[in-house]
Amino acid sequence: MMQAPGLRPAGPFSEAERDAVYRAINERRDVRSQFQPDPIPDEVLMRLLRAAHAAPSVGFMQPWNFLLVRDPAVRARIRTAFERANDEAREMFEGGRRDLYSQLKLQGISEAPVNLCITCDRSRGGKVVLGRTHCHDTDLYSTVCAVQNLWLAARAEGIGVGWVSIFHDDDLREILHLPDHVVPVAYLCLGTVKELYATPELEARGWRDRLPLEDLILEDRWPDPVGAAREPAEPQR
Ligand SMILES: Cc1cc2c(cc1C)N(C[C@H](O)[C@H](O)[C@H](O)COP(=O)(O)O)c1[nH]c(=O)[nH]c(=O)c1N2
Repeated sequence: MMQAPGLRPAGPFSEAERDAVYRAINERRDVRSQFQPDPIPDEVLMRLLRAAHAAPSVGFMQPWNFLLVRDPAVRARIRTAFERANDEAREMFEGGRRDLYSQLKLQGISEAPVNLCITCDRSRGGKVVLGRTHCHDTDLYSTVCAVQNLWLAARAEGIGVGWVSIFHDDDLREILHLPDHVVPVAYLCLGTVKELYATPELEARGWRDRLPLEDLILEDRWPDPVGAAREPAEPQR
C-alpha cells in the first residue's frame, strides 16, 4: 500500500529494541551520590539534549531552554540555596522521619560534572497556544516531558541524573537571572555512573515503598469513600 506523504511505518519494535526501551524505563534512577568526576563528552550531552528537545509539547510550543550551569561560583550559590531550603525541609518532618531525612543525601550539585536547569518559557508561542487555551499549565507539563526524555536517554548512555527541587523558587530565579515569564522546572545534576540502585534509593533506605500498581488503576470514575452513599444530585433551582 502507498504510504501517505510524511508518514512512515509504525509497527512494533523488534523484541530486542522493545526490551531496551523497557530496560531504560525500569533501570532509570534518581542519582545523588554515585557521580564519577569525569566530564560528560559534548556529543553525549548533545544527544541527551536532543532527546529532551524531541519531547511532546502543547501546540508544539517547545517552551524549554537548557541552562547549563558550569560556573563554580554559580554552583556554589545554588548549593547554598539548597542547604537553606533543606534545613527548613528537615524541620517539616517529625520524630523518626526527621532523623531518617537528615541521613538522606538529596543532591549532588558539587560532585556532578554537569548541572542543568531545564526551564519553561511561558510566553513562547504567543498569547494563544493550541491546546493551552483552557489548561494553562500544559506548558509546564510539556517541559516535564522533556525532562523525562532526557532522564531515560541518560540511562541508555550510562549517565546518572538527579533532580533537585529543594529550593526556594526565588533563590533559583535570582541566581540564574531568570525573567518572570521563565519557570525553573527542573534543576538536574548529571554525570557518569558505574552503579545504580536496583530500586529507588528512597525505598532502599526505608523512606517509602512502591505502591502496588493494581491499587492505582480505577475505572470510569473516582470511587466513593468506603460506606459513603452518594447523595442524589440536588435539582438546580
Ligand atoms: C519533580 C521531582 C522532584 C524531585 C525528584 C523527582 C521528581 C520527579 N527527586 C527524585 C525522587 O526522589 C525519585 O524519583 C523517587 O524517589 C523514585 O526514585 P527513582 O527516580 O526511581 O530512582 C528528588 N530526589 C532528591 O534526592 N532530591 C530532590 O529534591 C528531588 N526532587
